[in-house]
Amino acid sequence: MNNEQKALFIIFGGTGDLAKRKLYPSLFRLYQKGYLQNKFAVIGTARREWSDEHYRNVVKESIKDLYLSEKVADDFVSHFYYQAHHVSDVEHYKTLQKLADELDKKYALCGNRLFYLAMSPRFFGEISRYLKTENIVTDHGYNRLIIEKPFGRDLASAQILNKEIEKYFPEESVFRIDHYLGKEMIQNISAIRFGNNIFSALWNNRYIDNIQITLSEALGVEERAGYYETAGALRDMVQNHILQIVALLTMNAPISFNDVDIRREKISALKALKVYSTPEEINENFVRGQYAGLGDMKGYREEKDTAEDSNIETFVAGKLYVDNMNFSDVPIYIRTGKRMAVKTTRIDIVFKQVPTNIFKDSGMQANMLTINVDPQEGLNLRINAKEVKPGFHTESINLSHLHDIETKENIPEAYEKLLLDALLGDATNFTHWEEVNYSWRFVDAIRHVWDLEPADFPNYLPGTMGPKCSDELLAKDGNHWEFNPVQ
Ligand SMILES: NC(=O)C1=CN([C@@H]2O[C@H](COP(=O)(O)OP(=O)(O)OC[C@H]3O[C@@H](n4cnc5c(N)ncnc54)[C@H](OP(=O)(O)O)[C@@H]3O)[C@@H](O)[C@H]2O)C=CC1
Ligand SMILES: O=C1O[C@H](COP(=O)(O)O)[C@@H](O)[C@H](O)[C@H]1O
Repeated sequence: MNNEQKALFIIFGGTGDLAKRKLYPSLFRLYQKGYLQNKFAVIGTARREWSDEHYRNVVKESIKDLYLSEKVADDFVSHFYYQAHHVSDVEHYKTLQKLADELDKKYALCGNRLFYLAMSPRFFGEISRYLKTENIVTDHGYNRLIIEKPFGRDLASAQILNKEIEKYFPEESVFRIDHYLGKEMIQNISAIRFGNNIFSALWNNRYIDNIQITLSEALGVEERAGYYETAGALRDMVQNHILQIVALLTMNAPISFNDVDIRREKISALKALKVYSTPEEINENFVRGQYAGLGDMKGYREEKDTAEDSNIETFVAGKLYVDNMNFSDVPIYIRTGKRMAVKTTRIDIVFKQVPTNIFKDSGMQANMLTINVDPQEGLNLRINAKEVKPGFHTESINLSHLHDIETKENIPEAYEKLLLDALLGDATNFTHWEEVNYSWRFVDAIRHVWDLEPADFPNYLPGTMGPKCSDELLAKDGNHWEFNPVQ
């Protein structure tokens, strides 16, 4: 079957970190798999005055671990063109338009264009406008705008940005990237929930006791402190990745598995998020942390480009509720942070205990379904069974499936999957504006209170699972974090 796609990619921020680390390698994998063959071209733009030759060398360097044949790599990079460009200079868009039209003819691209905005969100509105007014969007073929996070820094700024973009690109042409939606096991949530009667029957407040979502990172802020100082963990991870996972876990079954039906259900789930309104409610349900230094490891406040009295959180834990028919009263505990003990993304669904323990056995544990997203990918179901010993005692055993190394190696990287979806026009794994809207509404309430109340930072050491208040949050409810690698 010929899967070849025809398109021109214009990457704004073509010299940047994201382009080099994620976008070029992903485009190369699509080339190796035949989704991109002869009928594609890429224009990279940024302010730096690079030649095509230099740009092609940069792209080739970014894929050096992926190719075996120089010829294949050279053929691939021959499709890349560079255009020095300042986003506010209208003349540059005129040159860009000429180049885009030339390449369209040269490669027979049928007017299909993907505009990837891999740069600061403050430029998104302006770029969208010029793309339209300078006729870089075509009137034949498709025009899709791929936008990186963060989409605004609060609800008000996101609304302004959205209004600006929607003047030039209709919602169905806007592909808001959340790379967690490209992860294999995050996409697997729907298959697990809606493809198995044993789970779909139990996936509600009658059987689920609580849900725990952990996105922990071992690294600190690295080179991105400048951005992080304006964001913090709440905006950087909760507003997007975590709330997207919450939506996938708590939405009602879509009527069919397509982008419109799925996103409709996700929007409803996010709309049903209980928004905390008072400072008391927020302090009762959300806690924050900032990492201290230890040995050679700098504390957050000592990192380059951070303020020495920074009030920015590098850790968040919280309890939230989705007030719909199936999930009201199920606490959903979330946590994320930098410089924690391990890099792990996992979801634990903790089921209620059986109504009576007829075995009078104190060792019975609640059933738990764990969805391992990263670094392991797979599932684990904890059940109780008879212990293989004389007498009758129960023990917890694990039914486990982990993708083997070969399968794991063949799983496409998140950006590769999402770029292919964008090429195919499938918006299922991109965030709809209404999802962004409800996510900010929830996050803004917390941010507002935290911005008014300085925290007692730093309050956790590198290599831990965050500050003590995170454990206390669950202990108040008689619960504990099921995943605890530092016991
Ligand atoms: N890097 C990552 O891992 C992730 C990044 N993101 C998001 O992706 C976007 C890009 O991030 P990242 O690649 O890290 O950022 P970088 O700072 O590395 O890149 C920014 C790019 O924008 C260009 N640029 C800056 N100002 C202008 C201007 N006035 N006119 C034209 N070009 C300009 C820069 O090139 P030049 O200096 O040559 O002009 C550069 O190519 C951001 O929105 C970020 O939040 C999201 C998730 C992860
Ligand atoms: O979006 C972001 O995600 C990364 C973590 O992504 P992962 O795929 O490695 O889990 C995080 O480090 C970064 O701060 C944030 O902007």
